[in-house]
Amino acid sequence: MNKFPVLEVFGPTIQGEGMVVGRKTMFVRTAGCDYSCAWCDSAFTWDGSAKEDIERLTADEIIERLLSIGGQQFDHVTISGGNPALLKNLGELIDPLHQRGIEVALETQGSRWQDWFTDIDDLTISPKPPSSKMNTNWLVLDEIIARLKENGRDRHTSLKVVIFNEEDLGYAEEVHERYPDVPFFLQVGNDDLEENQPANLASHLLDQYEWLIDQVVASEKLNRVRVLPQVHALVWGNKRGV
Ligand SMILES: C[S@@+](CC[C@H](N)C(=O)[O-])C[C@H]1O[C@@H](n2cnc3c(N)ncnc32)[C@H](O)[C@@H]1O
Ligand SMILES: Nc1nc2[nH]cc(C(=O)O)c2c(=O)[nH]1
Ligand code: SF4
Ligand SMILES: [Mg+2]
Repeated sequence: MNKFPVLEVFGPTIQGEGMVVGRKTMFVRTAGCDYSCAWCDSAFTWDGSAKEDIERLTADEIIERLLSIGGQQFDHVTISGGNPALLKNLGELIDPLHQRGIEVALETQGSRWQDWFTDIDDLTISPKPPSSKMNTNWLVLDEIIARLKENGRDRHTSLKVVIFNEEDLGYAEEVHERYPDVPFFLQVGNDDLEENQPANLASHLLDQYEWLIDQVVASEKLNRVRVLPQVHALVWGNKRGV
């Protein structure tokens, strides 16, 4: 059995972002990322600050952990990171979850393909805008979207771009124009990762949400889209494990 680097198993909570926002779900957060986004809200997965907390667990051990924390109170698991698409053998976790009647969602940035992408029920691909300081490899992203389409995964796939400024909006327009058939989400960027009062953060993020709505409303290139905040950030602020 392969072992996977795991930093957090938590829930049940709600999916706070994107295509299945509000869905009751457990989370498994893997360690390690091939990016280092300037504003990453989960930098502890790759910046070394939590390296003592990384556990190497088999799929069976992850499922045991999910059941011991979540009991019978869940039927959906979201895998995030870090970039879980770095893990070649993740099918070893996805398949037994499905056998138990549990749906599986996954969050990744679209920098790597894995064959098990076609088994994910709710696959969110989140390419990174200029404010992240990362560069999109369009050929890789083209290939990922094409393969998902070839495999009839359209209804299980979405694109989600986080927006911090007008340049990011231009990038979001570019992504949506390139893949017009893929359900498209614009998400409010959280630029205050140090705020520890949830009410202060919520107030600020709602202002940012209003700004983002205004921008999208005014755009001719962003029509068949959805605009969302991170609901978990509105409710719990910058708290980890929620
Ligand atoms: C922490 S990432 C992990 C999965 C994968 N590495 C990715 O980026 O898609 C999960 C989601 O959080 C988003 N995210 C990260 N930092 C954020 C921030 N400061 N504000 C809003 N969304 C953020 C990412 O864009 C991604 O959609
Ligand atoms: N509630 C909740 N929803 C989320 N959606 C995406 C998350 C992530 O960090 O990938 C996340 C998270 O950490 N918590
Ligand atoms: S790709 Fe995701 S996990 Fe990696 S640095 Fe960017 S936001 Fe963080
Ligand atoms: Mg998060």
